[in-house]
Amino acid sequence: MALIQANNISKQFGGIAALKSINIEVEQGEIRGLIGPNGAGKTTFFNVLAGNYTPTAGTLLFAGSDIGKLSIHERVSLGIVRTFQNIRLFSSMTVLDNVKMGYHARTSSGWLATAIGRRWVFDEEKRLKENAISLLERFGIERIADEQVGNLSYGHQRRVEIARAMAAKPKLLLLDEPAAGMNDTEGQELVRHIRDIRDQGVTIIIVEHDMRVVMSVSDHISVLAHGEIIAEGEPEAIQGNQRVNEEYLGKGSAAC
Ligand SMILES: Nc1ncnc2c1ncn2[C@@H]1O[C@H](COP(=O)(O)OP(=O)(O)OP(=O)(O)O)[C@@H](O)[C@H]1O
Repeated sequence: MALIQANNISKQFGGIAALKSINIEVEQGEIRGLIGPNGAGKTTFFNVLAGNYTPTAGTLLFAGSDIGKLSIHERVSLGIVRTFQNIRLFSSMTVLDNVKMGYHARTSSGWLATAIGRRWVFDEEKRLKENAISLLERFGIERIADEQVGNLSYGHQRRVEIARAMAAKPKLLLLDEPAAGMNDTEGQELVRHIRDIRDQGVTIIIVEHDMRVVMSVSDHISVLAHGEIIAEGEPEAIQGNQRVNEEYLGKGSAAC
């Protein structure tokens, strides 16, 4: 069974049809790339999956259950976790504290209880810190655990954001342009991290304009243009697809 099954999803903003009856199925354990020109509807689709937007039409199944009416928080509790195109970290907090916040994302109490300072909270706090540090180690950023996030490069901030998302124990991780602001070396490291995340059983959908990253990491790619899926297939087939080249790849997207 597909983990995500989006059936005939449409999203209209006034006169703008951002998504036009699109169908996408993503299998458990898959890394799915979602590419397309600016304004194609990629972020809108993420917002529909994550619960930020209610689709104008269509149904959305997660592991076979209809999640169309669930709130963002309910979807996070089910394991649907995202990162943002415009990084949304707490910039005045440290890397470690940002990642610790991720552990609370699936519960409604958490951070408040920590602030209240009940006795058990100290043990909980210690466990959280250990877990957060081991996540930072996995992403190779434990050295900057105590740095304030606002002082970091974009590349490091994006890694922190992914580490924080992983703290929420996702089943489906939505990555919105994770390579933006990264150099080639960081991009290739990102590819390794994304594969590592998948190898732990997490299904991933990645929106990305950096073709080196998305072509090397994705099992399958869906191409959106003006709100429609214009092609779907393995990276090699997508690179050789005439329509995709005419509408996107041939028009100055980051080189393969
Ligand atoms: N909240 C909104 N209100 C009105 N129009 C919107 C809104 N969000 C998106 N749109 C419009 O919907 C269309 C799809 O936008 P979307 O941001 O999903 O594209 P995208 O593929 O993510 O683009 P990019 O690669 O530039 O991020 C665009 O025409 C955009 O202007």
